[in-house]
Amino acid sequence: MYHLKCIECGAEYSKDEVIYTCSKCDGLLDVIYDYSSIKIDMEKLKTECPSVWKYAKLLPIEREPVTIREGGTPLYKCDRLAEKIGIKKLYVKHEGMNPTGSFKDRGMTVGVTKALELGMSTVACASTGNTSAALAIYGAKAGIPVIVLLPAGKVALGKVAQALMHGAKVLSIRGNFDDALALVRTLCSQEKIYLLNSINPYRLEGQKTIGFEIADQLGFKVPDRIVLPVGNAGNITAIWKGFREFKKLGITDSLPKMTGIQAAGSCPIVKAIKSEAPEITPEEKPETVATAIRIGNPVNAKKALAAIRESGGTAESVTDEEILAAQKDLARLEGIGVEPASAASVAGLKKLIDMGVISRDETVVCITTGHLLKDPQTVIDVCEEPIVVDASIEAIREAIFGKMK
Ligand SMILES: Cc1ncc(COP(=O)(O)O)c(C=O)c1O
Ligand SMILES: N[C@@H](CCOP(=O)(O)O)C(=O)O
Repeated sequence: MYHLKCIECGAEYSKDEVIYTCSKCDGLLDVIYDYSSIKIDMEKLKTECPSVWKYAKLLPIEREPVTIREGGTPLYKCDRLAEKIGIKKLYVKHEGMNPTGSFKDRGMTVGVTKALELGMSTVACASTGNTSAALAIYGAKAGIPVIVLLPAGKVALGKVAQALMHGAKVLSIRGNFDDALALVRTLCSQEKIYLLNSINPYRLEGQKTIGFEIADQLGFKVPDRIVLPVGNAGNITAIWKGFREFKKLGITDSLPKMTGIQAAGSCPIVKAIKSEAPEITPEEKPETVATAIRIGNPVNAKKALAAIRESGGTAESVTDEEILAAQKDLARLEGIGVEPASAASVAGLKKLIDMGVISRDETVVCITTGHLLKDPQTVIDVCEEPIVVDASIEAIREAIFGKMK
């Protein structure tokens, strides 16, 4: 059994209500379970392959899920990258290997299933791209209409292509992501349309399975630290909840330090952590090459600040140059192709090690949130152009080995 609870005033709501924030104080909501009634079969847990629905007992769903087999993403041990960064044990959890190419699938399999369970027949979101791609695809699978609001000109090509091909109604807003989110929240409050941004606590329940899976893949051991990119700040709070739930149930016995990385041009959470402010100050004009995290007013900021502080973690910003360098390192040292936002995690880890904030002895898991092919234009912009040659062996040899004397 479970219900919703406001993180600010503690007001409680039934699981059958369509509600996103507290109707008394507008605080964020959490899904609260009766943990004493949840019985986990450890033998089964140890033998079944990881996937979102492997952890169904800890998910707020009672019907058949809308699923295209999300989760079960690889956790790579990255020795070459670790050596370059100067850390002993580094893993990368590559969420770009989900069916639509980002971690959002974990949230959407639960969120879209919840929409059906609540009798909602249209779904919507604002998006910097990945949320819209995932919603379009899970909406298509469920057979319900999808509406997505995107910041015009600031969404990577692959993500727009996914939303269009899978049949969403795509609206390009003359404004940024924060404007689009405010608008879609109004729309969903006025119409019978289910909102599936991360302000929806049920969507975050799906994303907490990243935490479950990391522990699972490490033999139910918890790493010292999780480093991940932060935009709207849902994922860091969801993963923290996952780790806390496994500990509460006695499946694991420790917790990781949650470490959030933002782009320097878009980093309200980093500023709040560094200045020890109780709340963020929203940024009016966020800007970064990592369009997925070009967000100035993260809706989950309160939960994210709590996750970072409670876990003893930290937050750091990285420049676009550092992000693009880390993207190349992941690609060329480890064969892991990620979009720019994802590489922020590795760029941030490197910076925090160089600063002496993270010890070289820690076991760290960096989360790479989206696949390289989501944003092909940035790749084309930063890589060497293909060499055009005549269709002759001489021209090919010359291009490879240089001019023969
Ligand atoms: C690829 C990618 N990485 C990171 C993020 C940040 O995640 P969150 O908004 O949950 O902080 C997003 C979306 O926001 C994303 O699409
Ligand atoms: N990067 C996100 C931004 C929206 O975040 P959400 O978690 O609230 O949906 C995206 O892909 O749109």
